[in-house]
Order: sequence, then structure tokens, then C-alpha cells
Amino acid sequence: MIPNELLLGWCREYGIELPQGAIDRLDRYAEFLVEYNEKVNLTAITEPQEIACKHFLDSLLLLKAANLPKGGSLIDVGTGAGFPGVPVRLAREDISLTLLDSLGKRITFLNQLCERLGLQADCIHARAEEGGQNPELRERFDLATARAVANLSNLCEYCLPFVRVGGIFAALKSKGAEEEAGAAGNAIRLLGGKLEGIEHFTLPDGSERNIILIKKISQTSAKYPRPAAKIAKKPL
Ligand SMILES: C[S@@+](CC[C@H](N)C(=O)[O-])C[C@H]1O[C@@H](n2cnc3c(N)ncnc32)[C@H](O)[C@@H]1O
Repeated sequence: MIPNELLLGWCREYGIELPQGAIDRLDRYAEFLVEYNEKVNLTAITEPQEIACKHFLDSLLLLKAANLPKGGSLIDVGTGAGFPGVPVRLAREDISLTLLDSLGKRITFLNQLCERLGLQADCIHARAEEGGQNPELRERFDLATARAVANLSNLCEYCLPFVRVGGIFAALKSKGAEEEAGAAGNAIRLLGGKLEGIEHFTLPDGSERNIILIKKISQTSAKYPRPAAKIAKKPL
């Protein structure tokens, strides 16, 4: 359904390697996404070339920006229909993937998707504020990521608790990333992080993508993440 050759060409251009069979699995992913989206709202992007560019290639850029060690672990917070986590896992069969979202209908979709694609992933129905206090998830991951979930300050409180010391939180953002990173300075520091840098990309459709990289340099205090109402009322 997606323009496979075009996507492969983009991957070559951006230096992203795909293992054998990944393009076929991405194609089946797109097909199921569009089919399921007719009954349950998952995404506004349904045109095949747009899915290839704005969902798949965009997600895969994470691999260009952040180092994910061989056999490492990735958590995608507020993953929605699986972005960026699922495309990244299809490109990196060695990693373990956890997909977390607060909406049950998204998790139902993801479980069915994993079954169809024969993909191993933990799909967790929880708010990030709760998941980050769960000892089985807290400070366990080499890489945490999120796209289109919240402003960077709140996102740091959602995501940094999941990251092990020495690991990375990578936030996928469009324009205004420098300003957001500046405004989140206090949150980054309080949560045990350090701004490593921002990787800039231009997608084939001309849109801007910035990936903000935050390294976890010390443990996050047990008081974070706070309950949702507190985060909303008093952002760090
Ligand atoms: C705009 S969608 C983005 C989905 C996906 N990351 C993408 O880029 O296509 C935001 C997603 O974040 C989830 N979300 C928002 N706040 C959350 C929270 N506090 N904890 C977990 N999931 C959350 C929503 O349920 C939704 O699926």
C-alpha cells in the first residue's frame, strides 16, 4: 500500500538501514492502520505516501539521532498508533520495545498490530505519571522517547523517570525546539537530566524535525513523576 521503493530510497538517503522483511512489515502496518482507522480514530494521516514520510521515516530518524545499544530497551510514551516505537523496532530486531498509552483503544489496536506483524512488544495501558512510579518500569530503559504528547517540561517529568542513569530521553519535536529546551531547563535538571543537544532534520516534504536529546545523569527523586493534576497545576 505504501510506496515501498520511495521509502527505501529515503532510508538510503538518510542513512537508515532496514533489515530484510522490514519494508513488507511496514507495508502491512500501514494497511492495518488505515483499515482500523475507519472504525477507531488513530491518525489523521492516511494517505500512503504521507504515512511513509510523516509516520515511518519520521519515526526512523530517531535511530539517526539517538544511540540505542545492541539488545537495548526502548519505551515509547504516549505512543498512540505506535509512533515512533513500532517502526524503530521493525528496523532494530535486537531491541526490546515497550509501548505505553493512557487510551485503552490505542492499546487494543497495538496488541492486534503486534499479533499481525509477529512483533514482540509490551503494550501497557497506563498514564506516564503512573507508569513512571511502577518499580518494574522505573529507571529500566536505555532510551525513552515521545512524539506529539506534551510540552518538553511536562514530557521530561513523564519520560525521564523511565530512563536508567546513563540512558537517553529523546523528544521528537517540530519547530521551536531550542525555545522549548530552554524553557524546560529547570525540569531537566530537577529530574536528573542534562541537555545533550538537538539534532535537526528536514523531511522529504520539507517539514522540520528536531530531536531533543537529554541524558540521564543522576537518579530521579522518588517524588517524580507527580500525579497528573499536580503536573498540570505546577509545571516544573
Ligand atoms: C497526539 S497523540 C501522538 C501519538 C504518537 N506518539 C504519534 O506521534 O503519532 C498523543 C498520545 O499520547 C497519549 N497520552 C497523552 N498524555 C498521556 C499520558 N500522560 N500518559 C500516557 N499517554 C498519554 C494519548 O492517549 C495519545 O495517544
